[in-house]
Amino acid sequence: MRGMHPITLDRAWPLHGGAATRRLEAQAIAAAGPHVLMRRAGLAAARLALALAPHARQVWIACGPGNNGGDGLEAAMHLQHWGRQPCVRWFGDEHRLAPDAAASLARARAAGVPFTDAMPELQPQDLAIDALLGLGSARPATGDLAACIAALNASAAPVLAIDLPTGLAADTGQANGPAVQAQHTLSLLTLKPGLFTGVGRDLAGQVWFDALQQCATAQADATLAGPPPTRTRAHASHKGSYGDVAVLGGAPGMRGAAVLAGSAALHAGAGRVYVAALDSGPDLTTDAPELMWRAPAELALARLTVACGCGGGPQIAAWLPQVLAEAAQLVLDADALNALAADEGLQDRLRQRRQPTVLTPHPLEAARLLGSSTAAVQADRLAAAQTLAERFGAVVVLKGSGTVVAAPGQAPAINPTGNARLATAGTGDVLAGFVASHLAAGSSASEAARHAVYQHGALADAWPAGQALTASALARAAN
Ligand SMILES: NC(=O)C1=CN([C@@H]2O[C@H](COP(=O)(O)OP(=O)(O)OC[C@H]3O[C@@H](n4cnc5c(N)ncnc54)[C@H](O)[C@@H]3O)[C@@H](O)[C@H]2O)[C@@H](O)CC1
Ligand SMILES: Nc1ncnc2c1ncn2[C@@H]1O[C@H](COP(=O)(O)OP(=O)(O)O)[C@@H](O)[C@H]1O
Ligand SMILES: [K+]
Repeated sequence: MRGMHPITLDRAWPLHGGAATRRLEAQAIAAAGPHVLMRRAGLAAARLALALAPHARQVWIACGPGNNGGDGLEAAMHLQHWGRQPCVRWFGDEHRLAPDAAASLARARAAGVPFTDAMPELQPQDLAIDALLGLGSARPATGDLAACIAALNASAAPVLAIDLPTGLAADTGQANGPAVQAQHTLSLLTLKPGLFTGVGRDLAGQVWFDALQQCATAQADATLAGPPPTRTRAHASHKGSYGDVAVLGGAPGMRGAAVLAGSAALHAGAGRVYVAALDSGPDLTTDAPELMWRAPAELALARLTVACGCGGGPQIAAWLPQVLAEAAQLVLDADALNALAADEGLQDRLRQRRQPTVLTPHPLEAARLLGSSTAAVQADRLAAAQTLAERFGAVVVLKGSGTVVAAPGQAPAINPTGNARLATAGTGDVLAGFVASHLAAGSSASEAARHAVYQHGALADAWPAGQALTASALARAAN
């Protein structure tokens, strides 16, 4: 792919972590010669800067001590040539500069780019460029560097980060210290997974990509998921064509969770939906009379796609041996995951299952399953999801910003849709219902998970601004 592109949601994108990017960089430099990539990188950044801030009076460029700083110096040189007013804050040491960055420093100086330690007073139409650290960010920034990050974040002008927002880990989407919060990020050579999960989406803003005229030959470490294919219904189909879903959950005080999952499965297209509540009280009156209420023992598990755990409470544990053994297809959520985490015997039964199975933990549930902490899960969401998938031989959906879908033996996918409006009670139950409906309609476990997660997030992204996003409305909005 040539040229620069905004990352759009209409297709899938391959993602490469730091190690794969370094290998590609070495191959590209061996083929193209020294300094060629940095020149391309700087030119791409300068072009994007002009496009983003066509009326900028000033462009302030914060350049770090390595090659990321070299990219910024190249960009400054172009902007100076084009009659703009770049101004560089440079953190390097001339005696310890890598050859490429040294060449760019010489070019920027020759072009007459001004260097200063003071940050100019930027206006909203101006631009700040973060060329402090990229792939080589090795430890939390301190001192003047940390102060510069704070100044970028406080700037009235938008910030364009080159390659990565400084402080964001390319592989994991975590920031262990001060980090730049950019409005735009131009990812170079490859797209890095960390831009799209964890705190990546908050720090990177709109992501742009320039492959610097290289084809990524290395196998991708992960994929940014694309949209599900449009589902058309054959005229000669009937409700049996779209599968039967049963929701097993809804312990006393939590029946709403089972109704949400059932309503979501129904609205997402399942042919028939049963709700089997663990609370033996009267059927909950809902605005979905299509839901068929059953006692849990009445469910013919071997013929059903079962969404298990939604509001299940501790009572769900007693049902898990049978569900794990018999359910034709299975989504395990919430209390079912907590019960699994607490019982190694159940974990063995999960490993023994041969039927399609999807686990949908949020980070705390994933931590319980892994015997670790939420912080450890969030520190490397891709690895946590992949570990769970391999350990249990199931598809795993690790929820949160940049939901990760992992399957045994496959590179994980990061979901690009969704936003913090989903941070409201019950949206996880809705997701479990969506996954179950995709499974019931015949998708494989990993397709069902990827497509349901994309759909769930896309609904939130399209949600009207003045309208409350509640879980029940989200379930009804499925199509
Ligand atoms: N070599 C090339 O031709 C190309 C390099 N590229 C750019 O080069 C970047 C990678 O360059 P580098 O490997 O030099 O890495 P960086 O420029 O990201 O940073 C490395 C330097 O920063 C220092 N450093 C790391 N963490 C620090 C901290 N917290 N406080 C203070 N100093 C710290 C390191 O000691 C080292 O000197 C990419 O992200 C990309 O922007 C791309 O333009 C592609 C082409
Ligand atoms: N900040 C966010 N950005 C994107 N998605 C989010 C965010 N917060 C929550 N979500 C999504 O909302 C859903 C919440 O699920 P969960 O935590 O299980 O909630 P509940 O148990 O209340 O249903 C998940 O799909 C999660 O990915
Ligand atoms: K940067």
